[in-house]
Amino acid sequence: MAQAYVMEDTLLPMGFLAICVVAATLFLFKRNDHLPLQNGKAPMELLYTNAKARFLVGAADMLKSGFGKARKSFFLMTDTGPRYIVPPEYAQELQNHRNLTSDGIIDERLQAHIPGLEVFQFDSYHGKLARRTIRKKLRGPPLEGLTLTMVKETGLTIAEICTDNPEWREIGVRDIALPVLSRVFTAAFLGEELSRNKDWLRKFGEYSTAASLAAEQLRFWPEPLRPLVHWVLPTFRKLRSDLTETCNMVASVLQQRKTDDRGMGPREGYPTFVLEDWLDELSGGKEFDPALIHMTLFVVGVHTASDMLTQVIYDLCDRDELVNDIRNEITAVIAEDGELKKGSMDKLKLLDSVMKESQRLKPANIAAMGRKANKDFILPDGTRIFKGEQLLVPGFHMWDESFYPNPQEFVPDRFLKMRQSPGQEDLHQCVSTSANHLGFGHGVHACPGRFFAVHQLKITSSAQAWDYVSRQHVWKDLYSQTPGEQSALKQLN
Ligand code: HEM
Repeated sequence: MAQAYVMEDTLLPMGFLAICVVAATLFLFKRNDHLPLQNGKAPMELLYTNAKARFLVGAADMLKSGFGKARKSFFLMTDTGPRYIVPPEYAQELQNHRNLTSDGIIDERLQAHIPGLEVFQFDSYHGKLARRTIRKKLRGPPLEGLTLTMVKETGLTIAEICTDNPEWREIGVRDIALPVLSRVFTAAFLGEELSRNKDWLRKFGEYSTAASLAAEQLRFWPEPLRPLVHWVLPTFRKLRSDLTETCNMVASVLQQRKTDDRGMGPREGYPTFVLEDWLDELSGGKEFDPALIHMTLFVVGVHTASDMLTQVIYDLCDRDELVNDIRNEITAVIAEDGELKKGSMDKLKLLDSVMKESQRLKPANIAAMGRKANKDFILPDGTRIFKGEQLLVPGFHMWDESFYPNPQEFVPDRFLKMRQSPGQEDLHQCVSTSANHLGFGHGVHACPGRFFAVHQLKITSSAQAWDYVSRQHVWKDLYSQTPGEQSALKQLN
């Protein structure tokens, strides 16, 4: 009898031990199946902090050299963690792959679980509602209907920033791009009351700039420490209070709007989107915080768009003839339509091509299509990707001779000409994505905000639009060196 008890007593721990051994073997087997990290820790380095920093500085070379002659996937420690780097020729096959998702990508990169960075929560109920709303509503007729609002606000903002001072002055391109887009975004969603509110613009500018920098700063801390360390970093204290303050400002406009004209449609003469109505419609009756979702859209959209606008302006600099051609294109469209309005933007085909070319040469990121496996699967080169692992596709095709002749050259009408080939009209617009142009990503998770961004950027980057309302401003001698250098727009009244 006593022996039987001993048997039972030993069976349990032994069984547990056996399970542990099997689990450990499976785990080890899984780790061993990883490709080796191409840029791991240097001798004496305990953490990956330096490897991540080295990636930030040398990403282009690491991505290029990693494929080797075999052009196979490889494994790299990026600033956001380990990623499989997949040959660009797989982009088409992976674009709608059923075992890949974008869930968790933005949240993880931008540390959305940390208080103060909730605006980056794209996987929460709020975030999914935001994604759905952008995808379904921020394109087509609602966008077209807001053209005049955006044109007016752009003109007024530029007139304000540049003033009518007749003296030559230098104005940093970014000093214009960010305020203009913040104002136009605000005007489009919340109306002039907030878009003209200097306190809002300052607070929003401070919060949105600090939020992505803070997320980047936190990524360099070891993961287990991150939920603790932010409580003692002063940046995060300010972020939390700025987010509360900006959300309160948005909420008060929404409350006022609810009392004033909710359900009555856009206000005469100065319409805005009605995001809160769209959210109501798509939320299926569940509760949500409309102010936070507005902030999410603003923070994600304004900075990406202002990067692109800055680059487009750099590319227009020193190209007087091109600026002239764009002006002529806009003048012709205004002559035809009476003003820039519904449908006018589609007719700006040279400007569309210039923007796409600018993005081709200098996209926001050197690699795109960040995806996570929701199931194990095997890449065409035989690399096994395990559930939960992430991959990236470098945008090398954008600078590849076989897809773009003279790939290093800025050819303003490159895409305009491509659109003129039979059957190609819709394939090379600035909003079209492809495996050879990853400026907005590609496939089912391509940027859903691109229709709004391109519409808005066409307005703000068009030389004529800069001049459209104020009329006194003549942009002359647009000049610049390479991005990153002290560059400026010179303005002559
Ligand atoms: C010029 C401006 C912009 C650029 C260059 C840009 C670029 C991108 C890129 C490269 C992606 C990843 C796509 C992929 O992985 O395939 C993305 C995703 C996304 N973008 Fe944009 N974007 C811009 C503007 C906007 C705006 C204005 C909004 C919102 C109003 C927005 C909302 C989003 C969202 C929600 C996603 C995640 C989509 C998903 O994972 O399903 N973007 N964007």
